[in-house]
Amino acid sequence: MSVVVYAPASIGNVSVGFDVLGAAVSPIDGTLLGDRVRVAAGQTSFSLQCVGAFVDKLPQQAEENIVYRCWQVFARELDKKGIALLSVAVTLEKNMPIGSGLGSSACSIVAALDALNRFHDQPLNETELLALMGEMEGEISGSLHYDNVAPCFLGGLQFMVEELGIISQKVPCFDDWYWVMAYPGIKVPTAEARAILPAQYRRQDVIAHGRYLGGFIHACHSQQPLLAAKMIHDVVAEPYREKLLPQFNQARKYALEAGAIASGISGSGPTMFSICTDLEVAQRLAKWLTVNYVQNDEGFVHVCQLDKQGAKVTGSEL
Ligand SMILES: Nc1ncnc2c1ncn2[C@@H]1O[C@H](COP(=O)(O)OP(=O)(O)O)[C@@H](O)[C@H]1O
Ligand SMILES: N[C@@H](CCOP(=O)(O)O)C(=O)O
Repeated sequence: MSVVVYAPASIGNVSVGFDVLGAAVSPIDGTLLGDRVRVAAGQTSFSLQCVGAFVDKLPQQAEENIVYRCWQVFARELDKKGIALLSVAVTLEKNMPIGSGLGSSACSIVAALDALNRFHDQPLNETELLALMGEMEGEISGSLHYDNVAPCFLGGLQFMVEELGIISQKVPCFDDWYWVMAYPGIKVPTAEARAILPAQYRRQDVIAHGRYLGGFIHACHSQQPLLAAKMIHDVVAEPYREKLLPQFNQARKYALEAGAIASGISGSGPTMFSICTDLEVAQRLAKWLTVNYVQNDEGFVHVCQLDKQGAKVTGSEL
């Protein structure tokens, strides 16, 4: 018996909700923009094999791969419940560039923990699993934030409520939005992009942040797409991070002039997202970004839609 789980790319923050809002996305052409993890019965308690386009960018030692830590914390939780841990042979298909702003580590974490849980007949419930995913993301980035793992696992646009035993809840979004995701091919480590943020903010920024985030969530619930798009402003991270992203300002200016209704940094960058309501505009913009924002042959641009499903089983073999 074996199981393969696919976990999609995600946009941390969606500009307007630093650490509390995230969206899962998948390319409209069917490309798998996410990692896959296969868990099968093993000869030893744990073994890890890595394959995929970005396998060379992973740490050399299996013990430094976040998938190994996922197995350790999963074992810890089973031990607490008095449930036997099975021997597993794990394969990670690393399709996501690291330090890209596309939630690459979240993809590995979510696919690994979901696959381990399914292989053991789901001993952990959704909230227990999501809490572990957040713990793993916190180890990598230096502080706990769920805005990648929650949408990656649960799908759609997710808001981190973190109250009443609930970690995250889905926010209604707009089905006709195309999300143009442009990854230039350079690396921005999340931990470093967090370290440059100020420890304190001015009152006017706090007020603006409240208005934008509250306005965005209100516009989503009342289904006012243009108002929602107007609220997509980042006063918390973007002013400090844009210097890490060559050509970001110029590319965003172009995107808005070309017809995108909003644009911003995906996660901690360097990926840029742009929202379009017209597929032709999205495709034209994607072409321009491929020539003008992508910096090397590791970069790419995809026209995406919200991935409403999140993590999913794709079969038993990779
Ligand atoms: N399976 C994995 N996938 C991605 N990164 C991993 C994995 N295992 C360990 N890492 C390490 O975690 C860090 C992830 O960096 P980060 O900037 O948070 O990436 P991202 O923002 O793309 O998730 C890197 O230092 C990387 O070497
Ligand atoms: N809220 C986080 C999101 C980081 O996303 P990543 O894809 O860059 O890991 C932040 O902005 O630091």
